[in-house]
Amino acid sequence: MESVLEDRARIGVPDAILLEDYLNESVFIDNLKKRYQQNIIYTYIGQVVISVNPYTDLGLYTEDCLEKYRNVNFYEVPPHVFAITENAYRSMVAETTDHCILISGESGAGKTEASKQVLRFLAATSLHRREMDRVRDRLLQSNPLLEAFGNAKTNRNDNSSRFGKYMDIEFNFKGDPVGGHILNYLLEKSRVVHQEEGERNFHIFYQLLAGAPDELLEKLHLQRDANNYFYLKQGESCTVDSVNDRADFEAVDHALDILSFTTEEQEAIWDVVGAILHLGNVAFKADDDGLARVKDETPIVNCSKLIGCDKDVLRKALTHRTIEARGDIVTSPLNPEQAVYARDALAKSVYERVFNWLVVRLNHSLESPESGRKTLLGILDIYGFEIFDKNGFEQFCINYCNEKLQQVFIELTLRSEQEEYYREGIEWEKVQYFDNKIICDLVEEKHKGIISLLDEECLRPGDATDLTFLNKMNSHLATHNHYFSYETSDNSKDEFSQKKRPVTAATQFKNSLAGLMTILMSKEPSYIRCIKPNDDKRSYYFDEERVSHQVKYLGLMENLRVRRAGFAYRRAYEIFLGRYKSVCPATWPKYNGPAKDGVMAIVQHLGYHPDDYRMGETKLFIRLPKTLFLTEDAFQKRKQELATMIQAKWKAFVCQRKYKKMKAAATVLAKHWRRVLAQRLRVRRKWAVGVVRAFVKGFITRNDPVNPTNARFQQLVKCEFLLRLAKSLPKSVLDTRWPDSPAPCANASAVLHSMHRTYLARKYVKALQPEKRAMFEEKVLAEQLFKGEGQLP
Ligand SMILES: Nc1ncnc2c1ncn2[C@@H]1O[C@H](COP(=O)(O)OP(=O)(O)OP(=O)(O)O)[C@@H](O)[C@H]1O
Repeated sequence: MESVLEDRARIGVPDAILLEDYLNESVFIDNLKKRYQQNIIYTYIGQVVISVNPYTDLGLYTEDCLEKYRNVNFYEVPPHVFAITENAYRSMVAETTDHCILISGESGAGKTEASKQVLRFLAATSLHRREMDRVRDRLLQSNPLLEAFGNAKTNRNDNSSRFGKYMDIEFNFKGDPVGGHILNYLLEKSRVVHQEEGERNFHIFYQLLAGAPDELLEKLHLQRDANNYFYLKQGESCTVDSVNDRADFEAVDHALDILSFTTEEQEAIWDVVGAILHLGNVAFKADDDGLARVKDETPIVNCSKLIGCDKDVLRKALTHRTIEARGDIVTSPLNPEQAVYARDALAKSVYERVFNWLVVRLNHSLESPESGRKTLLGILDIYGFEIFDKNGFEQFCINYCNEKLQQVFIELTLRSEQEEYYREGIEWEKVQYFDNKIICDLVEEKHKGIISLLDEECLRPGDATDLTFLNKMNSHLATHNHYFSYETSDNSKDEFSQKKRPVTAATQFKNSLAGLMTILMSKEPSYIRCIKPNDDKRSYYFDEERVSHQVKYLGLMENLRVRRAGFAYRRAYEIFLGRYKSVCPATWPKYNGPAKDGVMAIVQHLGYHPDDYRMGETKLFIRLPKTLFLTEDAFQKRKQELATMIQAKWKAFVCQRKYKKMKAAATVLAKHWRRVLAQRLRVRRKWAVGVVRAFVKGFITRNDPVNPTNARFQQLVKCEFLLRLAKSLPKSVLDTRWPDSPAPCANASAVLHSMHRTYLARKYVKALQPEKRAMFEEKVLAEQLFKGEGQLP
């Protein structure tokens, strides 16, 4: 962060806590805008990342960029989702605590893109070993698969997630990703049967029709044109420029293989997707009694073939209602409207089950084979908040979910920040903020909240409609400050009453959210707050009014005020001491005193200014990132020194070990060689004595003394080797024969040794293996000797 401070006049401040006028919302937004216009989409508030959707590829996620953010301090690099991910990852590994990254923002703000980059960054932390590559590929391939089945084009976003996703990535003690687990929340299944104007069904339907090979389509009795299918053409938007269904089908196909879906499983998936399309084409007409009759048998036949059920059973299931009452099964015929409802309910339910099964199956693929303690890093990409204009049940749930997330944000950052200062006995200026608990209570409070009222309404005898439900809410909630009534028509087929068992749907969702909140609360959170700069999906266009609205409901100004009034960093004394004890001689290498005193010693050793920190009951509080940054730098420097020391010790140890081994080997070799030499010498001497005797005998016999001044003789005598050999001969060989004549004796000795030299050379060259020659360095000697052959007398 410090590295980019000098540019602040041009590109604003990288962390909003550095803004002079930090209470002013327009200054805050202006900072975001300034940066956005310079293609800088990320800005911090402390450790919360604000991301403004650029709607264009700015080259922010290249491999180089990914490397740039690896193993670096959060404050050393410009703001980025990679930086916050690296920070969470490093804390997770260093402190072996579970973390989570919460990504929020309205639909189209860039949550899914951010979550993909977070996952990519984490998956790439592994070493490139085969097993790790397998895990990484599976983690990454889960995305295209879930997106195909769970995302759709909406008017706000061409690739909108229509389900909530929480993914835990599991790491082993070395920090390698070893597996993962996905939790999915409330799929917007109503989209299967109905889409708003300009919107599409889930991507997978279009992908199958556009990308499947002809044989597969034929097997599924499908035609390529999506306009042939009732469920795909209601939004009148079968093709979207920014979506390539054909290529995406291939990606899904590839993902299924990587995730080891069997051929049977893959076929079953396509059968069900095809069956839903056929089911949508089942139309009804009224017979004379006003009861439902199927207009055309073909879709029924095709659908029943694909789902493996008898066509008559399917037809009956769509046109009749079966009720079990006190052990009796009663079947009653439906009118065409009711049959359409039954058809749609079946399609939605089948699709939802396929989706849930996919997640279960994915989890099976992502299961870690490693046992032992794993640390978790969760990524939450929940559906984006949408302005409440559709009045749909799912829309209500999505917004309720976002309110709950805001609760977690308030709980974990704002309130806990204030409570922590209080608990730790730290003086600070209390900041007021809007607590949305009142909104959450309005929705979820037992017996009084909207969900309880909905459950009651659906359970009571008689027909429940939107209007009856609205009346109920009006009578119970009219005085609530945050309740606004709305208008509805008395329509018995409306959204709420369509939930045949709404008590389960709404309460189930409430319960699953409560479970999610528990998971999130048990982890160290990091935040990515996504902002949508405009409603037109336009790049380089920053609509200040739209941004201001989001800044407000995301509570960013409150977040900034709390952050600015407080401390940027806090850590339990034990953790801080554990990390930084090496920087201070008083705490290194051994320290047995209380952690707080140890931290105090470190702080004093590093020369913190008294205003820059506070010592709480159990934690150290550091006001500005700069101070922490300096501490981290000192630690990194010290780490280098320690690493050098360890390296030197290790190198010395390795060298010593090597030296000892060599010495032992040399001793063995020397012993061996001495024995070989001694043996050879014995043989040589024996041979030489024999030859000398024979030669001297012949020499004496011929009485042909060699002239000692002869040049060749001189040359031979000069040969050091011969001299040495001559010296090694037993004098007695010659002395006994020639006691008074040293010259002929020397001459005889020289001639004798020349002969011996030739013999030896030949013998060596023949006998010695090249490597042996090299080993004992005899090769050179032997070659020299061999070359000298022509000089023999
Ligand atoms: N960082 C980014 N860089 C480039 N384009 C982006 C980025 N973030 C988002 N976009 C563009 O904006 C579109 C919408 O983003 P995304 O799907 O992530 O929104 P979302 O918040 O997940 O929406 P929803 O809640 O509807 O799922 C993407 O399809 C992409 O085109």
